[in-house]
Amino acid sequence: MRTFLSLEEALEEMTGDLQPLGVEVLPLGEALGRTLADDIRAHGDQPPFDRSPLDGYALKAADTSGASPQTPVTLPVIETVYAGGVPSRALCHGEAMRVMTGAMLPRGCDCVLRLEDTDDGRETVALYASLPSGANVCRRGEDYRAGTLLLPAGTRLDSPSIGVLASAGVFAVPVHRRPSVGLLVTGDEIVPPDRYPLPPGKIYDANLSLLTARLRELGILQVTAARAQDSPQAAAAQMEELLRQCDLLLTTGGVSVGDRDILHQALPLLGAEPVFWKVALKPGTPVRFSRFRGKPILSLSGNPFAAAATFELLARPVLAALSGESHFALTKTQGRLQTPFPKSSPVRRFLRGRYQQGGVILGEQHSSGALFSMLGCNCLAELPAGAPPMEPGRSVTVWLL
Ligand SMILES: Nc1nc2c(c(=O)[nH]1)N[C@H]1C(S)=C(S)[C@@H](COP(=O)(O)OP(=O)(O)OC[C@H]3O[C@@H](n4cnc5c(N)ncnc54)[C@H](O)[C@@H]3O)O[C@H]1N2
Ligand code: MOO
Repeated sequence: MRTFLSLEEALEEMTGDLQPLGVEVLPLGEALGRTLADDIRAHGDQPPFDRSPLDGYALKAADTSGASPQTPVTLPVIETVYAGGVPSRALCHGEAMRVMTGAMLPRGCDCVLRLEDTDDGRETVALYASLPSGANVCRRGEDYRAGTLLLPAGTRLDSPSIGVLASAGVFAVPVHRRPSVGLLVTGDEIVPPDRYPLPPGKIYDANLSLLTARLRELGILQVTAARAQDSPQAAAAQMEELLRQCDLLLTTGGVSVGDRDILHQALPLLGAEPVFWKVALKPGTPVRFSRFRGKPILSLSGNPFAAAATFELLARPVLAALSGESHFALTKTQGRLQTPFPKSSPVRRFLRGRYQQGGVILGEQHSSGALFSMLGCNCLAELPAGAPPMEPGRSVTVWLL
């Protein structure tokens, strides 16, 4: 098994030969946030017919010539067309058709006079204004034409995209499949947050809730989570069960060098293929990676901040590779520290921080077991291996969460 890989080597090992899970067709109502696997073109024109943008009268512009409040033009009204209705015939010279907003316009009309500029008559109508040809007509296809590329493959569907697709009568879309994730948090010391009082020696399990929530936040909704005691046999059985239904298995805890660091026994019991153990980064150094029948198993350190940080750095690229959706991987930028970091960094280090307007304010506590100071953080600030203590003003690589 390889050990002490760089982050980049670890990513290559994990994702190098990972195939995307493919495509599924989802009803539009379930597709928010998902990524289109194909171009979507309009089947028809939008709007599908010339329509009125106003409540008023469909007319021929020539018939309105000279109309004003002082010199109204009076025309016979041949019918009223409501939104959803169809005019019974074309409009002829010297005629008016009463139309409501959204109604189909009759052939032969080339303008619509708003109701307020008329006497709103039903048999005949007095027009108080004249209009040029084309005034107040909403043309068929003026939003988009049949064949228009509405959304290219690779688009993440937000609410306007969902609206545009619905407007085009698209009710199901091909999207990249998202991996389902199994999560096993391990440790004899952890108890669920609803256990009261907290027994001596125990702590509340933060990892299950944190990672499940983070996956949901990223749009991974199929998450099955469980807790395991420090028994290699029990953990192996639980992993096997989770692997039946997931595409990626995450575990936390039990990967260091202690007597009860049981993943080192549980993974061989499961029959998982060992790939690497330990990545040259802090926090979360003892992370371990295995495969079971081709499925990735990423075993993160139990320390909550280490689990959270290595989830971002290592699990997200795996999610990107499995889904074929690049947004799962983190984006990087440069930022200037606004607060100091008083220690030197023998290994490449990732610090929690808040990035805004080019500056990074580091969290107040950096221990990998401390979670509270992660509140409000939106990035990991990277210090390279061998970095001295950092003064404010130093430029660092920032991984945006
Ligand atoms: N002799 C050595 N000891 C340790 C080393 C080492 O190199 N030599 N590495 C340290 C580092 S670095 C880390 S990181 C941890 C990793 O330990 P494990 O991944 O085996 O995790 P655990 O021992 O199970 O837990 C570590 C810590 O986190 C707490 N924890 C675990 N699970 C949860 C949870 N779900 N919610 C909240 N807190 C959790 C656990 O109680 C421990 O305090 O090893 C060091 N040791
Ligand atoms: O690698 Mo550990 O998370 O630093 O304590």
